[in-house]
This record gives sequence, C-alpha cells and structure tokens, in this order.
Amino acid sequence: MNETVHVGLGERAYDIHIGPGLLARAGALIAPILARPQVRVVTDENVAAIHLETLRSGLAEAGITMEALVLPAGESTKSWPHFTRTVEWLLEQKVERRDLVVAFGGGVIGDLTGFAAAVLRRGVGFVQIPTSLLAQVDSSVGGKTGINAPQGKNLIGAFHQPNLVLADIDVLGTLTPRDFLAGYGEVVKYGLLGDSNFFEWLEGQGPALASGDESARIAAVRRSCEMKAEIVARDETEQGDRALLNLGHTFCHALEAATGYGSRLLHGEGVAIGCALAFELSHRLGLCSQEDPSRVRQHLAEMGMKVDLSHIEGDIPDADGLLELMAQDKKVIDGQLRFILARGIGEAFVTSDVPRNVVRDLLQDELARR
Ligand SMILES: NC(=O)c1ccc[n+]([C@@H]2O[C@H](COP(=O)([O-])OP(=O)(O)OC[C@H]3O[C@@H](n4cnc5c(N)ncnc54)[C@H](O)[C@@H]3O)[C@@H](O)[C@H]2O)c1
Ligand SMILES: O=C(O)C(=O)C[C@@H](O)[C@H](O)[C@H](O)COP(=O)(O)O
Ligand SMILES: [Zn+2]
Repeated sequence: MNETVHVGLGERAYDIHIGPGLLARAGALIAPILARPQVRVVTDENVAAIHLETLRSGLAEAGITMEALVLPAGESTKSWPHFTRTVEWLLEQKVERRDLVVAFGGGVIGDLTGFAAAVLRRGVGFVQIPTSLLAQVDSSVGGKTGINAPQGKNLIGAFHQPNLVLADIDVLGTLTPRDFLAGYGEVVKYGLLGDSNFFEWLEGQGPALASGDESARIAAVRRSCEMKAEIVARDETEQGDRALLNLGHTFCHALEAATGYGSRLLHGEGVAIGCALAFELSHRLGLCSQEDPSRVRQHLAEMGMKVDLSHIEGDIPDADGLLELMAQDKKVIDGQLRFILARGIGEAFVTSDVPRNVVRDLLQDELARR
C-alpha cells in the first residue's frame, strides 16, 4: 500500500514515502541515512500530544533515540522568536553537522525547522515527517523553508532540501475538518495549475477524501507530490516554472498579512480564495471562459471551503491596501507584480502582463460583495 515519489535533484535527490503506518517504521526508514542513532525532533503541541510517542517508539524499534522541542501550534510560530528558540535549542543539544533534525508537524513546523536546519552550523540535514494534509501534499517537498516577517509572508528563508520525507496517511485522521480542508486548497491548486484530469477526479472524489477514504487520500497525496517533484526538479530555486506552484498565492499572502497570520484565515484557505480570484482575473483578461472560474468556485463551495473575500471575517484593507501588501511578493521584478493566470483548468502560466487597474477593479468588486 506504500508509494514512493522520487525528487530528482542530483546530489540533493530524495524520496517521499507515502502510506499508512509510516511513523511506526520511521526508525527503519531513517536509519540508512543516519550517521549516529539519535535525532532531534521539532514539533508543535497538538501533534506532540497525539503522535509523538508513536514516533518515539517507531524510532526506538531501530535503536534510534530522540529528544523533542515542542512549540506552540499555529502560523504565529513561524516568526523570529520561535526560530531563535529552535536554533538555540538545537545548539544546546549539540546537534552536529552529520546529524539529522526531524520536522514533525504541519507546514509551520516544516518551514521553521527546515530554515533552522539550513543555517545551523551552516547547514545540517533534515527529515520532513509532515502531519497535515497541506504539509504532505506541498510544504514538506521542494525545500522552500522560512519564516514570516512583519513586512510579509515567508520573506526570510532559504532553499534547503530535506533528505527524506515520510508522509504517514494515518495521522491525517486526527486533523480538524478545518485544517484538513485548508490542505485541500493546495491539492485543488495542482489540478488547476497543470492537470485537468486530476481536477476532474477531485470533483468526484473530494467528498470521499474529506470523509477519510484511505486509498483516495493516498492517491491525492501521491499525485500532488508527483507534480511538485517534477516542477521542483526542473526549477529548484524558482527562476521560472516553479512559480506555477504559486497559483493563487499573490492574493493569498496579501490576505494572510492583512488578517495578521492568525486563525481568521489559514494559508490553505487563502490559497483557495486566491485560486478563485486568479481564475476570475484570467477570465476578465479574456484568457479563459466564464465557465472556468465558475467551476472552480463551485467545487470549492461544494467542499465547504472559503471561496470569496466575503468569507473572511472582520475588516480587511481596501483594494489599494491589498495591492500595497502584494508589492512585497517575491515574484516582483523591477517593481512589477507577476501573476499565475490560466487559459483553462490545468493550463496555468506565469506573466507580468497584468494591468494594475484590472486587478484593482477585481478586488474592488469582490470587496463590494462583503
Ligand atoms: N514550504 C512550502 O513549500 C510551503 C507550501 C505550502 C505551505 N507552506 C506553509 O505551510 C504553513 C501551513 O501549513 P499547515 O496548514 O500544515 O499549518 P500548521 O502547521 O499550522 O498545521 C495546521 C494545524 O494542524 C495541527 N496539526 C498538524 N498535524 C496534525 C495532526 N496530524 N493531527 C492533529 N492536528 C494536527 C497543527 O498543530 C495546527 O494547529 C503556512 O505557513 C504556509 O506558508 C509552505
Ligand atoms: O513550493 C513552492 O514553490 C510554492 O510556491 C508552494 C506554495 O504552496 C507555498 O505556499 C510556498 O511557501 C509559497 O512560496 P513563496 O515563495 O511565495 O513564499
Ligand atoms: Zn501554499
């Protein structure tokens, strides 16, 4: 029942194992790449409470000992204070250059721990054991690591590939429905950016995925990882095509900054809203038919997801305020925003040819519906 996706990056290549029961086998899977039988694990309080002892015994089966740092859960942990605490803890633990650090949690823990590993003693290896759907389909793969800055999302970080990824499908069973659906936003993104058959499959299988169907979950994680691995192998540091994985994110990151990186808007929720906006923008620019944004919105709505700016509670900035936040996007070149747009479902492309007034009008219209 286990699947393996290979990320073909030459000397930085690694495998993603996907399937049930992987925590119990973690020791056996990690042992071949360990220099000595000990690891340091960074996790959050939710994951630790439910799954840390299973990981500890899975490692112990192969004679590997572990110490853990348990951080608070949530996006605000992806910040300087927790980053400093993590790096100092790893140094206190005398983690050596040939040791491996384990990121055991969702995307927040993966991004923070990966960045700590990137700078610790100028770079130590790390293993991703992603426990949220979002982390299994996206953040644990591809080596983007980092933290948020007051100026914007993920503005401080490094490309640092993991040495191994273990995506245990069983742990998805303890996610809250809200966190599961947030991760689903990134799954839908893959279909929208490059695989219309996958999107069509999700239209049929999305409800089964959400209600816990194991084979549907494995298939969705595998297809997402295959697509991400293929793009990352082509363009590891986002000089070109990797930006496709940013579909919906220019809007999403501005909305996350506007809502204070808290529980008002989760990253995956912002991605879903951002994808709907990107398709609407594509339609307004005459790139795709009206049916495409409608179909995107309909599937997200049927899954019970946030689709519109009106689904975000509380105040958000006006159109100019959101455009100002977008100006910090890492895809900006010579002060010019770049967007991921689509000629249809599964046909995304990267462009800077987007008049500011069209984006402004779109945001104004969407804000007026709040
Ligand atoms: N590096 C990348 O390529 C990349 C890609 C996508 C997203 N991200 C980042 O990932 C972050 C979002 O990740 P996320 O949605 O996993 O958020 P998260 O890490 O905050 O996890 C969501 C919530 O689920 C809980 N949780 C995780 N696994 C659980 C489990 N098995 N059982 C019960 N609870 C569990 C966490 O404690 C948390 O409360 C954002 O910061 C985003 O920017 C990075
Ligand atoms: O891996 C990538 O590349 C992505 O863009 C994946 C995104 O889902 C993810 O949210 C990423 O962290 C965004 O990257 P950023 O460079 O726009 O911060
Ligand atoms: Zn994302």
